[in-house]
Amino acid sequence: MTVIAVRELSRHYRVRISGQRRGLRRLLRPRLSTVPAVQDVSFSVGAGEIVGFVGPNGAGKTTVLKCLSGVLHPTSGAIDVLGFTPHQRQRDFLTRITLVMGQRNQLLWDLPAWDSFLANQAIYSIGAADFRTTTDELTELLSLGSVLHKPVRQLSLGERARCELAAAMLHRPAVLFLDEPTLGLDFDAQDAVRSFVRDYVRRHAATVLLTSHYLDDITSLASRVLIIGSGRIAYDGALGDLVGFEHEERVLTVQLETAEPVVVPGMDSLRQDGTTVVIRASRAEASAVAAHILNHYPVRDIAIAGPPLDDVLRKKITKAARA
Ligand SMILES: Nc1ncnc2c1ncn2[C@@H]1O[C@H](COP(=O)(O)OP(=O)(O)OP(=O)(O)O)[C@@H](O)[C@H]1O
Repeated sequence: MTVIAVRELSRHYRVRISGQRRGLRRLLRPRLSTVPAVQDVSFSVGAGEIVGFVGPNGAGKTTVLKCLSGVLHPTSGAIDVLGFTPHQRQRDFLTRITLVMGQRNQLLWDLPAWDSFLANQAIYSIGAADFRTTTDELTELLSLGSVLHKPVRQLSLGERARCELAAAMLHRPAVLFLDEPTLGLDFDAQDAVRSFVRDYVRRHAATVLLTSHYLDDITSLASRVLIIGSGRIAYDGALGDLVGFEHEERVLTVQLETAEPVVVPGMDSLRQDGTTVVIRASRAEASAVAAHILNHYPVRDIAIAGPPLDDVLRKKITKAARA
């Protein structure tokens, strides 16, 4: 079932042209230019999918997420999320989605996060029993415990981020727009946020569109990626396929029984350290190289892997930025 459908979405911003002569006339009628932040973007996302939305700075990711969550009106194009038109901001729509922005602070600074939770309970009209069940679940998934009852200003960045995430999830949204949810967090806090998203999606069959410059977020959560460059979609497909067709290279790691020197004709990339041999070969060559080694050397173990997914994604994003 399609949960998010975006058709030919464009969003332009009007910005004041700087460097003009001063004067009352210019102040009252400034010269404006149009910045095309997002152009002709089309994609759809099915129920229960976690889609990584990546691209260089300024590519248009946040603009798309703001259009999808109804914060911004599209300049043109059509968006359907759960059967709603987001910018109409109907209550039934707002109670089924959430937009989490890594740098946003919705918690009241001088009060414990719990007080902000109670405010959200009232805003979203969450019944007492549901509120108790959900806060218990979020406390467990995000290890909130005692953190919830300290004033927010006393919390560490990571503790605050986990509370922010919980506050944004109290109404149990079916669709999550996550804009850099791990921004500025240490490794443990990043892990906590990732496993939270994974568990939440598993428990509630939620749909997630996730932006992050931490590619670990994408590779550990998403099975599909959308790459955007200069406001246009440059790639939409399975994360695994990026490796398949983009990168021919394979890495063969061989463990030998004895440390005898290995020679594979034509393979200059071969590196050997005692009984461990590592060879980089094209996908086409990989099986012939493996066969040669198995036929000529005492092999204890052999593994063939593609290049690290992070490398692939990084190169693809850089390419999108140049396009
Ligand atoms: N309110 C605004 N007024 C004018 N231009 C804007 C506004 N918001 C964003 N832009 C411009 O629109 C383009 C896309 O910005 P956007 O924030 O969507 O990119 P992004 O992919 O989320 O970037 P980042 O990875 O740096 O967060 C950029 O050129 C940005 O400068």
